Amino acid sequence: MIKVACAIIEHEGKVLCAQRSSKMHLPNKWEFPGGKVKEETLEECLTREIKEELGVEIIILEQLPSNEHSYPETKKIQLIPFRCSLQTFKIMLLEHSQAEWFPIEKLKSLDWAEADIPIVNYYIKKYK
Ligand SMILES: Nc1nc2c([nH]c(=O)n2[C@@H]2O[C@H](COP(=O)(O)OP(=O)(O)OP(=O)(O)O)[C@@H](O)[C@H]2O)c(=O)[nH]1
Repeated sequence: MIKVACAIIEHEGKVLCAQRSSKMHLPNKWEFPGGKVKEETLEECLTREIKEELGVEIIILEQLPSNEHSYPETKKIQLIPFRCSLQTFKIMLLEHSQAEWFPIEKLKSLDWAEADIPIVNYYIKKYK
């Protein structure tokens, strides 16, 4: 199983969501920024991926329950979310087509990658 760490980045009651580009796997789907865990801890992976994808430093606050999901034609993933805040605020779009801040009540209306749906539902229930 492939472990993927992702960041639910919060700021002033909103959450940073990122849209995958049309050239990525799961084109145009919304996700939480992050990526596959290499030879490193989950926290090291998340810090590295967020720097690579958005050019910012995060503060990791809390790990939330993970979700296992199989997409057709790829290995099963375990998506492991962390609530985070930002340490630096100059967001750059280095991989995604867009990144936007959404209030929690708007999260449900986005077209999420399938593996994210239980995580989004858990987050809304717990933090709205
Ligand atoms: N980062 C991230 N990946 C997700 C989420 N939901 C989800 O299904 N995924 C999937 O998890 C995998 C993460 O791989 P990635 O492509 O973002 O990470 P990476 O940069 O390490 O991979 P690469 O080097 O193979 O391109 C992808 O298959 C992606 O579609 C999510 O919320 N965040």
